[in-house]
Amino acid sequence: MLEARDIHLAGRLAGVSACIAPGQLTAICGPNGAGKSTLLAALAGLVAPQDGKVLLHDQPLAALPRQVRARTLGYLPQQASVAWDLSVRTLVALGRLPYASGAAEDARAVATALSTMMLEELAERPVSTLSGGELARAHLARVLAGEPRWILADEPLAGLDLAHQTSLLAHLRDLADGGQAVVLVMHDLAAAMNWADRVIVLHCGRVVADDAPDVALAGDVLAAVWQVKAEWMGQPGARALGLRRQT
Ligand SMILES: Nc1ncnc2c1ncn2[C@@H]1O[C@H](COP(=O)(O)OP(=O)(O)OP(=O)(O)O)[C@@H](O)[C@H]1O
Repeated sequence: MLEARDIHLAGRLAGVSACIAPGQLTAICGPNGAGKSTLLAALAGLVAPQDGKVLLHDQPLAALPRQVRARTLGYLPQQASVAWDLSVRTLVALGRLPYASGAAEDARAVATALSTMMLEELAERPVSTLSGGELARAHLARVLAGEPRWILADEPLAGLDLAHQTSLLAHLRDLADGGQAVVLVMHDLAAAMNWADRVIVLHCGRVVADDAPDVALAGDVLAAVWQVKAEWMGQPGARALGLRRQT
């Protein structure tokens, strides 16, 4: 279990507790500035709370050796950047840095990640020549190449077209079904409703809902948190959000 226990960070998180379980796809949703990215970074051990704890299997995350943490937790930041004009393959191979598993094993993991993100044809291209969505897929492939047990991704769907969004969600869903933990910060509430096992809703640095998607994203929560009048339409697994015009 990966757990945030009553974590505080001035102006960002005001006593947030959340348990992330393996074998689940967890969505973190909320309006702009609600604290989603801060919570995700804290769960990845990259932001230290001023108060409270982040625990992995009941051990403080901060006490884990960096290399073990890097192998265990795969983190995709909201605005990933690349300092050098690497090829896509080299960028993805950076995901293998925490390992010393040998060239063949690294090459296999990189090839799998490139294939999963449908990047094989772009593998030798410099990243400076990629479109925004292609670059987003390359960054995610870097995380997947590390084969982390816990995947923490901040808005991985941003910039992806519908086909790539759907195939990425299906892949992450498969990883969760296979026992990995997948945590996604998402603004697309319909995607969260249709793909997540569980949704944590943050508002003003607090958890206001933490439940199955149809409960956590019920109409009254949407009204209270997002200030929208909306209702869910369609069948489970294919829900769409109908927004009513505000008058
Ligand atoms: N490094 C920082 N120092 C101080 N305040 C910060 C810092 N980063 C974020 N904040 C503030 O903390 C609050 C939460 O930010 P955070 O990025 O976690 O929100 P978010 O829910 O991910 O938002 P968005 O949907 O816009 O990406 C915001 O008010 C933001 O301005």
